[in-house]
Formats: sequence, structure tokens, C-alpha cells
Amino acid sequence: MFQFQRTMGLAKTIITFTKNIRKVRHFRYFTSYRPNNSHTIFALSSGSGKCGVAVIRISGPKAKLAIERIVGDKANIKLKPRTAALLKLYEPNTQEMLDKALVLWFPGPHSFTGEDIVEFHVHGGSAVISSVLTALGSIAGLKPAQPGEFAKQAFVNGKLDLTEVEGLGDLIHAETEVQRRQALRQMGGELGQIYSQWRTRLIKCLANTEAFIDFHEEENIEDDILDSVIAEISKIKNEVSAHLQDCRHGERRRDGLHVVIIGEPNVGKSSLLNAICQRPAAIVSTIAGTTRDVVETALNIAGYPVLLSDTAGLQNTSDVVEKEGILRAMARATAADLKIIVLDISKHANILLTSPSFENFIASYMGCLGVLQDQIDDSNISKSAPGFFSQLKSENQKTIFKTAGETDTYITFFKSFEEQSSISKKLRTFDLSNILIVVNKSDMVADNKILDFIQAHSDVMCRISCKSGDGFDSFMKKLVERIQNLCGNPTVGSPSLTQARHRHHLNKCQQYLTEFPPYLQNDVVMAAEKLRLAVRELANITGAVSTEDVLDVIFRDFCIGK
Ligand SMILES: Nc1nc2c(ncn2[C@@H]2O[C@H](COP(=O)(O)OP(=O)(O)OP(=O)(O)O)[C@@H](O)[C@H]2O)c(=O)[nH]1
Ligand SMILES: [K+]
Ligand SMILES: [Mg+2]
Repeated sequence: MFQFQRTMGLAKTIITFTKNIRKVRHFRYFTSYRPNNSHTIFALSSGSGKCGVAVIRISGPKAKLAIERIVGDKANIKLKPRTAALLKLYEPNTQEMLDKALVLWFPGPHSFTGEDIVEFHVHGGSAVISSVLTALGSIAGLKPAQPGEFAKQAFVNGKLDLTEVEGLGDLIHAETEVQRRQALRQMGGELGQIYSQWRTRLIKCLANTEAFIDFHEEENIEDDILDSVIAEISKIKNEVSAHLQDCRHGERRRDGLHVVIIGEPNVGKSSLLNAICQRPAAIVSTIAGTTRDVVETALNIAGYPVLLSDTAGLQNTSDVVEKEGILRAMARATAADLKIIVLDISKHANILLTSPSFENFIASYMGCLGVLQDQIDDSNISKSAPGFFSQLKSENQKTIFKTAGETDTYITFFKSFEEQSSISKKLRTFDLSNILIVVNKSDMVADNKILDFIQAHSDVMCRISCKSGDGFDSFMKKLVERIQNLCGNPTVGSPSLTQARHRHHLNKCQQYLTEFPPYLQNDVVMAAEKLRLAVRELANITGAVSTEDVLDVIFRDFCIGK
């Protein structure tokens, strides 16, 4: 019991019940899944292909034996922990020399995996590598590592929790600066610590609740014990909520920000995509409807990972293939983190100038394109303008695209918005943080009024020419600012969750914590069960409790040798 109290640092209340300890419920939530994994594994840990130096790693109880078999007696004399020694490697059966290598010896538990580890830094030719791997395979008790098996050993031996393992995986896959910084921070354990401290605090609440259940009838238990539990749980719930409301910053930084280019046909969407990624990724032509499918490119923009998509021009069409392309474009635009809406100055200048207000302009143009429907409050709209908007909602392709490209109709559209003052109000609340309007082909029109209009709305609008390159630098500056705002800084503030898996368990944890107080009124035992489930959800994130299935999913993404 003493050990138990000391380990968990439980609330004082619990300590007063040692004599009745046999009654305390079993603390199932302390159990962790630690599969017995004592075999010795080996693999090439550096990348494949010809290279100057290749690193072959061995981890497990027979690592020492492996050095003795491959290096011979000299190994024992020359090898000091964590110090490199230049030694000859031999085939253990024929004694043929294989290579001269740097050999490093990391005795467990002070190693990456917690097991004994040996590293051979051999010459990086494929024949050298395969001869050493074959020699290792011939030693009884050694087996080739599965993908991610070194990291799994580290997890099993308590060297890394699951969020740290994920951080390590992300670091290996990081392609941009921001991904690298975020992964490094997660691998350092900061994210895991947030979840662990919530879990520890919830375990204390659970222990107090269970103490109440077990002893409140016979012992002089403090009356307000449950009040303090309720207060603490409400505090934790608020902290989890704040952590969840992070605008998906961490996930965007890990998986890439989705940016979609949309607009009418021939406005220069594909030209813009090509200019941003500096290669002819999408076909450009004078024919309206050139782009049919979504053209996606993965880019590194100012250190942020971005998935930039060019889409089919939005218009009414009877062509079934183009129609499908338009549906895909709209689906992409709806799901995107940032929409770049492209206009053609030679075609849309008139709308810009005759618009009664900027909001109306945006609403009418994008309403016509059918891309802001997700931001329009349905109920309000159907009340205010049942005919117009319900038609727009339900038949957005059929009805709206019929009119696309006709300036007069746009003007009629936004004038009708203006007449509906309640709708206008709604439109003014559009979230402009995820929209960037690009007025292209500025080489074709040089009208001061238009330039002034664009300048007056420079927070969401810019003018460029994909043809001459004019305005492109300031567009890119604006784009980078948007991306920075949408992704946040990975090294500032508390660390963000980075995976849908974290979000899933945190949402479930929240749900159980919400259910706790109402249950407490009628059924304390059930309330305690809710708390236990909440603790379990947090334990799932860090791997304090996990199943083989979960581990398989996480380690599967690693390559062999990691
Ligand atoms: N003058 C001028 N022409 C441009 C500019 N940008 C693009 N164009 C031309 O406009 C035409 C259409 O360009 P695209 O990039 O194919 O347009 P899009 O929006 O992708 O067209 P769709 O895929 O058919 O929807 C091409 O002939 C381009 O060369 C520009 O800044 N100035
Ligand atoms: K085109
Ligand atoms: Mg195109």
C-alpha cells in the first residue's frame, strides 16, 4: 500500500483509509500494454542506395553476442560504451573479412530502445551492406527488424510514449521547416506531458470518488470531497476544450494546408498555379474548360507544407465530364482551408465598380460560383428570401451557372442581396480569413477606379498579371501571411495536437467528463465509471493503455530500420 500511495501521490483523503484498503477498487487504469519483446533485431537504419556510409543497427539482448561473432575477441577489449572504435568485420563462419567499420556500443537501458544496441557504420556500397546483413542473419537469435520495430522496442521499454513515437515518425517524414520544428517539439514529449498531467489529475478525482463510494457510510470522510472533484473536472474540461479549439493548427502543419484555386473558366487559374509552383503542372490554353480534374501539387511555401489544387472553371455545362470536374472543384473548395478566388479584370471590372458594397460583391460573385453556401445560414435565408436562395442552394449548378459570365445577372443578384437587409447583415459576417481574391490579367485593363477599388480592399484582394508577372511578389507575400495565420507558429504557445487520433480520444474524454456531474446526482458508481472511461481515453493517446491494433496502426507508418 505504501508503494501504491507513493507512486501515485494520491490526495490526502485516500491515505487516511489504509486500514480499509482491501475495499479500494482495483486501479485497472494503471495497467499498461507492454508486450514481451525480448528478441534481438537488426536492420539497415540509413537510407537505401549507394552512399558514403551506411548505418546497420542491432538492438536486443544478443547485440553484444553479435559484435563478438562479427568482430571477434577485439570487441571486448576495444569497445567502450558510446565511443566509436574502428574495427574489422568478419563473416562469423568463414572468417572472411567483410569491411572495416566504425563500431558503436550503447549498453541498455541508456540507449534509444532501452535494449543493448550496436551500430556498424560501414562503407555504403550495396554489396558491403548485404554481406553484413547476411552475416548478422546467420547468427542464431537475431532476426531482421519489422518496419518501426526499433521505435516499438523504445515504446515497450518506456523510452517513448506514443505521442513521442508519432513525433519521431513525423520528424523522419518532415519535408518543411515548420513540420520539422513541430515534430521535434512533439518528440521532446511536450504534447504527451499535457495529456499525462490531465490523466494524473483525473486519476486523483477518480480515487477520491471511489473513496467516497467505499467509505462514506462508515468513515468520517470530508463532506466536500465530491465538490472539489466536480470543480477539478470542470477545470480540466475547460483546458481540454481550449486545446481542441486550436483551429486545427497542428494538424494543418503536419498534414499540409489545403489551398484551392477556384473561379470561372479562362480567368487564369492554371496559369496562377504554374506561377506559384514554378513549373507547368497544369495545362494552360485559351479554351474555356481546359482543366477538368483537380490538379494537386504539394509545395513548401515559406516552410509550411501546402497542398495547392487547381480546379475546373465553374460554369454551366452539359458536358458530363466537365460537370463531374465542377462537382469535384466545389467539393474541394468547400473542404479547403484557404480559397484563392480568381477574377479576370477584363471581364469582372464592371462588377467590381458597380457593386454597392464590397461584401455584396464577394457574396454575389461567390454565391454565383456556389462556393460560399457553407457559410450562409440556411434558416435565416430561407426565411428572408425563400424563392431565391432555396433555388440557389438546391440547384446551384443548374440555375447559377446558367447565369455565370453575364455581368448584368451578377448585378441583379447583388442588388437583390442589398434589398434583403437581413441577408446583407449575414453576408457581412462572412469569414474572410479563408478567402483571397486575385484579380488577374491586370496587363489588359489600366483603369484607376478599378485599381483604387482593389487597393481599398487590399486585405483580401490583390491584382496580378500571370502574363507579365506584375504584382506576383506582393500576392505571394499576402499568401504567406494567410498561411502563417492559418497554421500558427509551432514553437510558440502550448503544443498543438497533430493527429485526428488525438482529437478523437480528446472528444470522447470530453464527452465522459460532461456526463460525470449529472450521473453524480443519482448514481456515484456510474459517475466513477464515466471518469474511468475518460482516463482511458487520455491513456490511449500516450499509450499508457493501448492494444496491439492501435500500435500496429502507429508503427506501420515507420520504415524498416527506424
Ligand atoms: N493577357 C493575359 N492573359 C492571361 C493571363 N493569365 C492567363 N492568361 C491567358 O488566359 C487563358 C486562360 O488561362 P488558363 O490558365 O488556362 O485559365 P483557367 O482559369 O485555368 O481556365 P480553365 O481551366 O479552362 O477553367 C490562357 O490563354 C492564358 O495564357 C494574364 O495575366 N494576362
Ligand atoms: K483555359
Ligand atoms: Mg485551368
